[in-house]
Amino acid sequence: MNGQLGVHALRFAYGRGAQELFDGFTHDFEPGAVTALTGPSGRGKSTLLYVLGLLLTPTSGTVTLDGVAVSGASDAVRAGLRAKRVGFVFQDAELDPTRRVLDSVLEPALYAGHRRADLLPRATALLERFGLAERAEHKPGQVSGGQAQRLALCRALLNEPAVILADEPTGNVDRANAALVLEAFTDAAHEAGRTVVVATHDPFVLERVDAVVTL
Ligand SMILES: Nc1ncnc2c1ncn2[C@@H]1O[C@H](COP(=O)(O)OP(=O)(O)OP(=O)(O)O)[C@@H](O)[C@H]1O
Repeated sequence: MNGQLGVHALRFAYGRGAQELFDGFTHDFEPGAVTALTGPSGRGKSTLLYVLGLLLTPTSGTVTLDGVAVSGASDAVRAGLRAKRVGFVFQDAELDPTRRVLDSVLEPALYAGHRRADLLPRATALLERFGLAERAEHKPGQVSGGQAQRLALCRALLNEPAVILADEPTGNVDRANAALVLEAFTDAAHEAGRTVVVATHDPFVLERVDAVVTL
């Protein structure tokens, strides 16, 4: 259950005739470490996060979770693994505009089967930690881009996933908040032993992570 995430001989194309990405990329992302994915725009950093998060299926090659090949599993099995084991911090996190910030934060963990009453104290503490406590009753349409990104982080952390996948998590936030976000990932990896993979161009992040993988 430790969240060791591997890719082996990975290739992916968005469709017939589309550019093939990854050229047989093989890597193990270790629990307890924050790994940055970097490289020129268009190499497939975001796509790799989707593949690692079992949202996209490799054209060839495998994704393993704790040594078990999971990329070829049924939709239902992959959906279950995503809900229980993976936390996504994505830029285009589709936040329901009709739902309050607090409910957005609770949603993935409720979906994964936790009880609202058990989650509330930690959800409130996370919103506080990331400066969103005053926004708890707002709708996502009423928060800034940086706040939405921190909201996505709270959503991911609440569920205590074995694996955290983040796409440019400091892209929209100022230095102070970038430090806060990075600290959250570092704690998740070093203290809770989670596997954290962050796609980023941000030198501030690249200089501070445990490992850097260049695509
Ligand atoms: N939904 C999609 N359908 C078809 N092609 C796509 C899709 N998403 C991305 N691509 C293409 O796949 C390639 C990899 O895109 P991706 O967004 O993963 O790169 P990236 O390294 O994350 O780039 P950036 O640093 O600009 O975010 C690009 O050529 C892109 O145009």
